[in-house]
Amino acid sequence: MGLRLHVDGDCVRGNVTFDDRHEGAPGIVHGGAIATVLDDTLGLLLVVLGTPAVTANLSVDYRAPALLQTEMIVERWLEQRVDRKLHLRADLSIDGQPVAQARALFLAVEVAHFEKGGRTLLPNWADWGPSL
Ligand SMILES: CCCCCCCC(=O)SCCNC(=O)CCNC(=O)[C@H](O)C(C)(C)COP(=O)(O)OP(=O)(O)OC[C@H]1O[C@@H](n2cnc3c(N)ncnc32)[C@H](O)[C@@H]1OP(=O)(O)O
Repeated sequence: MGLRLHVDGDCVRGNVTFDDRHEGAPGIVHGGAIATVLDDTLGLLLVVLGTPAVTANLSVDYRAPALLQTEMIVERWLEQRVDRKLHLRADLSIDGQPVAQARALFLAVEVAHFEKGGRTLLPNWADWGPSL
């Protein structure tokens, strides 16, 4: 999807331009593709936070048609953390106008959670930030 991200303090920002592969309604990005970008890129925020976690719940408000071939800005940040529960936000906008806004509940997990699929998480994860 050509998603490019950078860390800005404790916020993660980036841009994405969807193309014809992501079309849902004619000329408009499929809502599932938008949810995928919002959910998946929250993963980078977890790296910034130094907390391995997974999505337990994701809620997306679609505020305006997301047009194909149009650069969009993605921003995401931690709203609140209560023990294992991380309440995250991710917004997608065009020229400052909201296109989609996601609220997500991530639950912090042990690194072993990711080994169930037979693959390892990022190398030296434990050195990246505070543990659970
Ligand atoms: C580091 C890189 C990560 C990149 C991640 C990218 C994003 C992803 O796509 S992750 C993949 C999609 N998500 C998953 O595969 C998760 C699948 N689900 C699970 O593994 C488990 O259900 C998991 C880990 C989320 C929770 O299980 P578990 O650790 O047993 O927690 P559990 O005891 O059920 O619940 C703990 C608390 O969270 C709450 N909770 C759990 N699920 C939910 C939910 N869906 N909505 C609201 N609250 C919930 C519980 O009510 C409980 O609250 P309280 O402590 O107040 O009673």
